[in-house]
Amino acid sequence: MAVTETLKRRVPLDDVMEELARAERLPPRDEALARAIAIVTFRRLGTLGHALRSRLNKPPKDERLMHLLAIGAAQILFLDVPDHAAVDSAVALAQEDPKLHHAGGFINAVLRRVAREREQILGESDPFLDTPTWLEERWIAQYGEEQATRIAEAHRSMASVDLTVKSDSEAWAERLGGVLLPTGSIRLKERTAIRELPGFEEGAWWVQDAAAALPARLLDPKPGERIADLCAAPGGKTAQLASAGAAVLAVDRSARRLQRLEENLARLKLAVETRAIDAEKLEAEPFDAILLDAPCSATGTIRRHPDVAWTKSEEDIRKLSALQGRLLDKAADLLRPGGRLVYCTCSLEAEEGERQAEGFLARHPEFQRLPVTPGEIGGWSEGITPEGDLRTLPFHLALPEHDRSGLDGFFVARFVHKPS
Ligand SMILES: C[S@@+](CC[C@H](N)C(=O)[O-])C[C@H]1O[C@@H](n2cnc3c(N)ncnc32)[C@H](O)[C@@H]1O
Repeated sequence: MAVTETLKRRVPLDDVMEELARAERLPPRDEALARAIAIVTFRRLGTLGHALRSRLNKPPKDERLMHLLAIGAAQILFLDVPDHAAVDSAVALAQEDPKLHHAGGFINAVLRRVAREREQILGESDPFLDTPTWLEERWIAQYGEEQATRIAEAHRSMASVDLTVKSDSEAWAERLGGVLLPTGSIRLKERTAIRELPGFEEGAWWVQDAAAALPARLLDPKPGERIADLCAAPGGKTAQLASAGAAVLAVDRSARRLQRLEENLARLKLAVETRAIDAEKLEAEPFDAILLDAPCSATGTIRRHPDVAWTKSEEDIRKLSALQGRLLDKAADLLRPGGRLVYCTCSLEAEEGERQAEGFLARHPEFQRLPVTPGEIGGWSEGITPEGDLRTLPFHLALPEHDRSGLDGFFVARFVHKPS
């Protein structure tokens, strides 16, 4: 079961789904349904657990049985699946498992009760129910109660699909029936098969969250500049740098992910040099500019990957922030005097954002901050901090169409090496 595997191994749901689809040779339709069920189960895991536990005299000790109930309840409460189909599929899954095959009657009774009490369960509206306590506490400490509540609320909705285009964004927005956001990305109005949209085959655009498109824009790449993208795969930001005409070296520790970058850039007809190596060990001539999109806890992407909330820990944040500091120091070494550095993470955690920027400037007096101005991002100022960094939050960029609002949580800081 993908939910149990993801939680047990603390790995991304996407990886588990990929393995499962391959092992069980799932047809694409079944895989898409299984993925949608797993995603909504993670998105509402707290609500589901609370609803189930409060309806059971003695919650079962076997966690797989609890997960089976959660998956069934998620379909009944949050997906367009008929109640009887959700109950039948949960009972059928239990019957395939030698340890659970006696539980059919129990599953049937619990899920039918969930279906009967749907309105009451959905009326329980505390958004923090779907946020693990350690994250709730962190966000309240960092952002205050009101903003933390809005973050948790935003995580209950699916993220929109945004595209970055090589050029002619207005014309493409019209052709694709999307909205041109102030920051320059196109937001699709409907969820659709991406590969069938006009422009996919010819490589005119790529999928990239509106916030994820900002760091490369803020690096302001110029034709012919030598730019290193130190944590590059799968290549959304590399594509922006290359399409601006820069000579890009795309570095990533993972050869498998770098291969995906190469495939993505081939579709976009963009050429870059690639190197599968730990960026800490990279030896190269000094660069004009560097983009460091460092590995992080990814808590800014919980709308897209709700499993992140339940698989990451304080320990991950501690380890990742140490790595981010080392990568920042390495980036400083690789820049020419006068060179620019953009550091970013898709994390909501200060240790991976604001604290990194402070620490970097304290360790490297030869650098100064190059503050972000609204004019560089289409006049959008909501995310700019008093220090001149960018801190986007999942509830920012509210649009009149509520279900199309929001963007990933990112931190972006820009530095320049003071010319000697
Ligand atoms: C946040 S993702 C990058 C996303 C990418 N910049 C994009 O826009 O598509 C972080 C990447 O860093 C890579 N990575 C992690 N540690 C690394 C290291 N020490 N050196 C180089 N790459 C590393 C991971 O393999 C992963 O692909």
